[in-house]
Amino acid sequence: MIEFRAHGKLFVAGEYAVVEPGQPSVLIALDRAITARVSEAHGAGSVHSEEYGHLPLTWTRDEDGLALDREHHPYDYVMATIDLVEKLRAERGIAPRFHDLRIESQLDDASGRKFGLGSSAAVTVATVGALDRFYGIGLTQRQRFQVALLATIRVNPRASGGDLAASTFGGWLRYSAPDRDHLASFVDERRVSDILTDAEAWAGFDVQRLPAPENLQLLVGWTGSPASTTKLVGVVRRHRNGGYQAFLDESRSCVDDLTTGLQTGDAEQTLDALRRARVLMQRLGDSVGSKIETERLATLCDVVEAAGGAAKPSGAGGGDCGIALVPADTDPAGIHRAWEAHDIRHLSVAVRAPEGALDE
Ligand SMILES: Nc1ncnc2c1ncn2[C@@H]1O[C@H](COP(=O)(O)OP(=O)(O)O)[C@@H](O)[C@H]1O
Ligand SMILES: C[C@@](O)(CCOP(=O)(O)OP(=O)(O)O)CC(=O)O
Repeated sequence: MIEFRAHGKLFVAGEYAVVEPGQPSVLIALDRAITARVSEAHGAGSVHSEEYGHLPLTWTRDEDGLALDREHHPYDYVMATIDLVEKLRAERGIAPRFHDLRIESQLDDASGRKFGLGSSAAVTVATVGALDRFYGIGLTQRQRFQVALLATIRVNPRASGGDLAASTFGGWLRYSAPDRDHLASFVDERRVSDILTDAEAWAGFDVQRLPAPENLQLLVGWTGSPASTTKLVGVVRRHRNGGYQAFLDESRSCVDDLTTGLQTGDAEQTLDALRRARVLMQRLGDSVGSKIETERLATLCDVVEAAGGAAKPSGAGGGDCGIALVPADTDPAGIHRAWEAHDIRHLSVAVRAPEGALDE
């Protein structure tokens, strides 16, 4: 039995801007994960997950590649990943086998509701990692990220891949994305191995480790299920106008200040950058007429501000999580009580340690 764990994430800053190639963001990986377990199968492959109810996904091969039962299940991240790894396996001359993949998630609550902690990314990264080991392909950490991103853009070409980076590399990260429209234009035509080593195809992609702030503690609140991220990203795209470049410039400057604050251990600069990132998201929401910072997210943030910290919606907003940094000596109990009084659930999560050194 081969097992691979991939962790959830939260955005700290740079949301929406990060969908543009080369625009920086900051993310953290969390200590909650999705585990993929893979074992040899015969005659057909299958995928088991609570996400799919009681029926596993089943697949075989035909002359065109994978043949899957699309009628009964949505074509999703896991199948896109299996499909892409199959291509890579064939390119490397590795003999085909069937496998049963079992997926277990800590990123939903007991009733299966998503917290918005990056389950699609974690399931993709976990599947790449498990299948890489199953077939003995020998991908590097960076290549696992690349394969996960190529699989993801087949399902959601808008996704920045920041969540995949956090899930793959762990810790605190500064991330900027490659041009996914460019990658998508040839992902089905070119050899996966060639795409992985084509530096020009990945222009804009960058990932750097950042130190965790020692003098600040992280708090996370969950405000309930979100509006669709894809829809919100679509709304912002449609409203790209004169103000959009200014938004990108301000977002970059804010992420740069956050980066410096973290690198120099300057708590005030870090908190100030987080507050600016909140304002940027509020203004973006106002300019496109969409509620990125919902009333409950606003309350979540205001409670933290009143306690001397800084907070903002994390990710696309419209619901889901808010992320807060407060001075290390703050007693979080008061903040948690105030959140609960407004139906905001405090999530006990911590940052996942970096997954080794970043390779080239
Ligand atoms: N436990 C799981 N097993 C299989 N697929 C999963 C699982 N969790 C999430 N996914 C995939 O990710 C999708 C959810 O992605 P999304 O709505 O973006 O949530 P998140 O914000 O947590 O990433 C699901 O529709 C499914 O395709
Ligand atoms: C708007 C974004 O920059 C951030 C969205 O972050 P979320 O954490 O809301 O994402 P999902 O896990 O897909 O729901 C879009 C992106 O980076 O792809």
